[in-house]
Amino acid sequence: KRWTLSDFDIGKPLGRGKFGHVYLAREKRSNHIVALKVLFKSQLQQSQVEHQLRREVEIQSHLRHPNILRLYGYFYDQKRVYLILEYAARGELYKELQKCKYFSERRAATYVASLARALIYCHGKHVIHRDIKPENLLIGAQGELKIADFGWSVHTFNRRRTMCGTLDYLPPEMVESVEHDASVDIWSLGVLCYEFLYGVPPFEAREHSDTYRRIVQVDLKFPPKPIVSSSAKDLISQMLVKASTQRLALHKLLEHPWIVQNADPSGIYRG
Ligand SMILES: O=C(Cc1cc(-c2ccc3c(-c4nc5ccccc5[nH]4)n[nH]c3c2)n[nH]1)Nc1cccc(F)c1
Repeated sequence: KRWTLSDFDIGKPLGRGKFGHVYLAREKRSNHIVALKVLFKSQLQQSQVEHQLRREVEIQSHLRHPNILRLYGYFYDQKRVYLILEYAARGELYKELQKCKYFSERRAATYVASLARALIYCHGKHVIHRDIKPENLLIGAQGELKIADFGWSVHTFNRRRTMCGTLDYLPPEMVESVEHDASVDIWSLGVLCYEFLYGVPPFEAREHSDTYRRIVQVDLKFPPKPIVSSSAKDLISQMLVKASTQRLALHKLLEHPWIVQNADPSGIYRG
């Protein structure tokens, strides 16, 4: 099936990025609502990301998981490339986190467990580093989390302070730029869990050089407020381990008491 722009009614902009915009759109025949991402070939060529885009499209179009945003297809015209992406009805997770300041332990555990399941699925297909910082997470109609993996490119509306080139989520081996494996995702998930519970990432600092140092030294501190259970701190401490082989394995994470006692098995936070 060759898609063209005339197959869609275009709606409001959903996000804006370096390589183009994302619009709400409806496929005319099926009335199916999607997110249509428009990338400008000129900018892709300038930044030599065509090969990366092809790889991303290849990866994303084969991933099928409730917590990974679907790529339904793509098409192009003279000047643009269009990605037909799943529409996440409740929008961007980081806006929700900014609004609530931090999440309850049940909400955080539910999100962390569903991300762990998505990462187990990805690693099973030899796909790693899904770039799981809050900016890359969307919320579906039932409240479920979706990894949207903007990885290589875009930022959506009103960037977060640590948005551009954030180091916060990188594990030591990536900051020290040695080769990385699937265990980088466990580190990033630990950083994300900490930020869900405290509202800030664990190694945040004013200067990149300070964040860098705090990461490589694993300078992990738990503030007195908000009050967080020792079980949650225990899980985070088992994920933010410098030696990548010593990090808690994702399937072990799903058996951790804090996850078992707090995560909703459906991966849906019902409040
Ligand atoms: O570019 C992205 C990731 C991506 C997803 C999105 C994106 C942005 C926003 C939304 C939304 C959405 N729903 C909203 C509801 C309320 C407010 C805002 C919303 N945004 N749904 N789906 C989206 C998808 N932008 N960029 N993936 C990608 C890139 C290259 C190749 C490839 F195969 C995939």
